[in-house]
Amino acid sequence: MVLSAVAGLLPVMGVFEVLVAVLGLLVVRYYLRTANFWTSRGVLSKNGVPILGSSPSFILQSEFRGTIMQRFYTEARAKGAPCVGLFVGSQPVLLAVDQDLLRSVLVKDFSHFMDRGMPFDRHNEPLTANLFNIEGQEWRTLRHKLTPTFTSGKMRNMFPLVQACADELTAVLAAEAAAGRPVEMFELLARFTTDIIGSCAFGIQANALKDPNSEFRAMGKRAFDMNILQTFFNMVMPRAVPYVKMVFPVRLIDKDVADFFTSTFEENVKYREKNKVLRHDFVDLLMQLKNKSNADTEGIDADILPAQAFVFFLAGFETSSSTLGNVMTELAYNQDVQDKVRAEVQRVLPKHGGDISYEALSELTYMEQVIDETMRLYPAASNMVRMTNDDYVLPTTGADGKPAVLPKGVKVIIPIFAIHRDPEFYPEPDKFNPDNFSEEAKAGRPNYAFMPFGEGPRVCIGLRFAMMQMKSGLATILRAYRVLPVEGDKHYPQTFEKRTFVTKTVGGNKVMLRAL
Ligand code: HEM
Repeated sequence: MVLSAVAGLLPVMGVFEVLVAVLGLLVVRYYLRTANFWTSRGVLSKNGVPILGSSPSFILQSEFRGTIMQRFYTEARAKGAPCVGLFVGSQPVLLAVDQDLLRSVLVKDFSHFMDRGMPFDRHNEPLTANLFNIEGQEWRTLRHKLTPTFTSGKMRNMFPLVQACADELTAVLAAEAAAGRPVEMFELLARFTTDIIGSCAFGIQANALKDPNSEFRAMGKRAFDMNILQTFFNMVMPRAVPYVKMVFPVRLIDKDVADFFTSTFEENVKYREKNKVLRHDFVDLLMQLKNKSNADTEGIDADILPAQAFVFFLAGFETSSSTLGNVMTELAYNQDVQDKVRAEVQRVLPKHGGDISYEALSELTYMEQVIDETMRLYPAASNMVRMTNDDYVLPTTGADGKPAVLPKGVKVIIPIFAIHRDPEFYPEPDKFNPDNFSEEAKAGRPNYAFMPFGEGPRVCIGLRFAMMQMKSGLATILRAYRVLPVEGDKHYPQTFEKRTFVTKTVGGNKVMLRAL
């Protein structure tokens, strides 16, 4: 009907005028659909501009997403509003602000907010059917099965594999320090965590530390580099993916990257099955779950096993290396903190025969404060997402005087970066100060003032593993090297890259290493 109306107009109006008219109609339709979406629900609203939404820079990726949400958050806090209604493109999204609402979304009413609304295609791209993306009961069941993979006992068993990579790191650091030039710690530590997760989740020697151009490192980088279309689908229109896929052969993960990770995992499983190899790593644990499915219903379908190893890799290596890189920068510019954390390492290790052992790491409590403070200032996920899986009653009153209802399918943004820099929780929010994580300081803050790993039943499953690998890397560096700023480097205080999925700082993390 619309098409015939447009065709009917052509004889009287030119093509250009018709296009302008159609665009005008789209804008009017947008306004009618969105103008009252939030105000009718009694929610502070920031509708922004048609098509681009509340913050064009969010869609256009022309500003760090953490600071975009920080502005909305700060305004809402000043007005005492529990949340802000936004639009990303033409999609309504709710920014959760106050602590009660955060608790409701993340924990208390979790059953209404189980999903993230990420695109996945189990049939054609099984790697996307991973724990991070999948939804509803399927997620619940998988999470239940995978949780025992991350107990502290399992971490202890895996620790020798982590430490073997730390020994490699020692050798590379020696060469870098001897060269006497600035060391790009983010890149070096990404090679370190690639080796660790390559070893633990894929059972291979990724050799990224030995060879910066190793295939595993190259594929790891590619897995993160989404093209413009992939970014658009992930961020703006995840629900459109199944329909677009019916017409165009778009992929969420490039085929060669997906084939590489799938075949690496499957070949390793085959080898272990044939040779009865046991390494106490994620591969072993995933294989046990697969084997269980032969005998009973407690296992995981074999076709989505590589997806779980893949997500451990994807969620685990860059988050940890960017955090560690930022620890390095902060320690370079805060020598007093560096002295204190090194003194702790030098006090604790001799109690464990001089070795960096799993038990020694658990005693490095000040180091943990340093890591926590770094994750406060530079959370790997600047914003986190949940999505309503049914109608949800908000803490606001609608225009009709009744409690406002958030319909199914609306995303809720948890502004981690903004919360972590809220002056009400952290008096000098932009200053690096590990004392923010003394027992006393922690006890004085509300529960949802610090969530680098998320919160609630969908919290990061790998947080123990992350802390283990980060502490092992830090202890390895600090016991042998003093970390110093690079003379003339203008990147401190650090600012943020605009387009990256995991938070990254501009200019990387260059420091000088001086052997002790
Ligand atoms: C410093 C390191 C890390 C940080 C900061 C981090 C942060 C996060 C965050 C913020 C989430 C979302 C949580 C939520 O929505 O509540 C998450 C989820 C997840 N993380 Fe991590 N992560 C790290 C390391 C790891 C590691 C090492 C692994 C695996 C070995 C891992 C595996 C996952 C998985 C599978 C999920 C999805 C969990 C689910 O949906 O059930 N992460 N992570």
